[in-house]
Amino acid sequence: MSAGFDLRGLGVSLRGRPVFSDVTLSVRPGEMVGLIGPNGAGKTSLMRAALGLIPCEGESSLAGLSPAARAKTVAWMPQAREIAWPVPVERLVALGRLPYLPARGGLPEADRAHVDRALARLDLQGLRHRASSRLSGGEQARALIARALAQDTPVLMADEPIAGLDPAHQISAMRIFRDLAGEGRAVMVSLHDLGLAARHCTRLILMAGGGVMADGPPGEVLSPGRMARAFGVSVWHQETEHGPVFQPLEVVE
Ligand SMILES: Nc1ncnc2c1ncn2[C@@H]1O[C@H](COP(=O)(O)OP(=O)(O)OP(=O)(O)O)[C@@H](O)[C@H]1O
Repeated sequence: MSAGFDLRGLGVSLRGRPVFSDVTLSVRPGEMVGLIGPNGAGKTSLMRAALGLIPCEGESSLAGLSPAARAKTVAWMPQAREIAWPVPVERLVALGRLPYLPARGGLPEADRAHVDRALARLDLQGLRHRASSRLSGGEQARALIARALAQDTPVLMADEPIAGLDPAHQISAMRIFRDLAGEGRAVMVSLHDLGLAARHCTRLILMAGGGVMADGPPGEVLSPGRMARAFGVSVWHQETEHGPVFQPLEVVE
């Protein structure tokens, strides 16, 4: 598996307005990175720029890859996830194998095994023949995570992948992302749930004020002063026998 990805001096302006500038960071295999920050801080823009999907200043090791190489290097789950076509769930998940398939013919046995594993991991076997457009919002989100897993890439980037999932599926999805990192992949997910970020990420990158405000272990990044400056909230944070518990409390002036 390749070695994560690197961003150097990355900056994005949209319609002439700078969103963020001068972001330099590397994400290594084994890291489960939570990208956090208030609405509009530039989390989506950072990931899209890193992938080469929008114009930007600076360099990204992913953006320079050919489309074919990039599809085998990074699985991308965008925030918008309406599934308009009524394809069966298993076919939607099988689309994750597209970068590996010959131009003609069906799905080879080995690729089918990837699809079956992804369906099982996301608890979707019972829905595999259902039309994807007839899933609930949370089920669609799980099907799209399964598609990204089937792609079996060394890097995974996901924009708010657990938004709209129920608590059990949020926790399972975070565990899956963490396990994928544990297998040696580089994982970056944007999140608004700071409690889940604190519990499941090995590293947090906090975007605010036009750049990266903090980057490090969750316990350091989620300091009360920084949470007040970045999000305008007071917080409660405790290391417990169940792991870190982090809860935003009140809006502060
Ligand atoms: N197509 C666009 N044209 C102009 N401005 C845009 C465009 N897309 C996003 N923006 C602006 O860029 C800024 C960053 O947006 P971005 O979606 O990257 O933030 P975010 O941190 O992902 O936000 P959220 O948490 O709300 O999803 C925002 O101020 C947004 O209004």
